[in-house]
Amino acid sequence: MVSVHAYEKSEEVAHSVGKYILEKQNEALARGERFNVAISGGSLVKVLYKSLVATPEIAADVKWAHWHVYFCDERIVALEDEDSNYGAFKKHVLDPLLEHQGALGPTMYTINESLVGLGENDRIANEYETLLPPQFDLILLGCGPDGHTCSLFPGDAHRYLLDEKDKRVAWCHDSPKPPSDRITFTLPVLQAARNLGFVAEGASKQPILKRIFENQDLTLPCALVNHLCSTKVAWFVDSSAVQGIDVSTSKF
Ligand SMILES: O=C(O)[C@H](O)[C@@H](O)[C@H](O)[C@H](O)COP(=O)(O)O
Repeated sequence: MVSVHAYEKSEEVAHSVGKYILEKQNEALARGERFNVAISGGSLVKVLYKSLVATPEIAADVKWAHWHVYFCDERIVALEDEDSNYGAFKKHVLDPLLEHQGALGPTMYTINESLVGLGENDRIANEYETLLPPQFDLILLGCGPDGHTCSLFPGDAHRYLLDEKDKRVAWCHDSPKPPSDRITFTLPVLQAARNLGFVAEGASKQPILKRIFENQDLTLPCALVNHLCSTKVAWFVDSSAVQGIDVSTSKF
């Protein structure tokens, strides 16, 4: 069964996500030296700042030096471009971390920037795939208003991404959410992960969460992840995102 954690306020969501990440970090470090974690772009990076950097009792227990951080999806742009997911994570988490705590940062895995703009998008995806560990300890996901997660979009035009069974990282072209060229984890990577955490906040997410949780519309990538990964999946939401929705998850 998928678990859903709903809170009144955004601060409570961030706090709960932070505790969840620490739990998965500690489980991973009890098994070995590394915490292999993958993150998404969008609003998630600000939640990560709030929980992992700006909340002292959580920040104190983050063992950054053991973190190996990958991107569930990345826009094919230069790393300093404002659309880069790495760039957003650097701005919102890595830079403040260094500035405020002087902490030793995580090991970061970025796309090969030297290939950007050269028409080598498949190669960027293939090279990124070679960096991935066999299994992630935790993958942190967002949920788009159309039900996409990572850069796995619903609809026939992007079916090739959901159908991908061999490649672990694929080139997403003609993304409905700009910029148009991206790389994305495919479903086999999500299915192999030990834990998957979704974060979705705000009233704008309510209509899609209704389709995901009440209609279990499996044409939506987020619903498909619930269906395929079930007990490994936890959702962190605020009350406006799930207003009027039955989030009982026994069906997943
Ligand atoms: O790089 C991206 O575009 C993301 O990884 C994408 O999958 C994101 O997580 C969702 O679009 C939700 O984004 P918001 O949380 O900003 O709505």
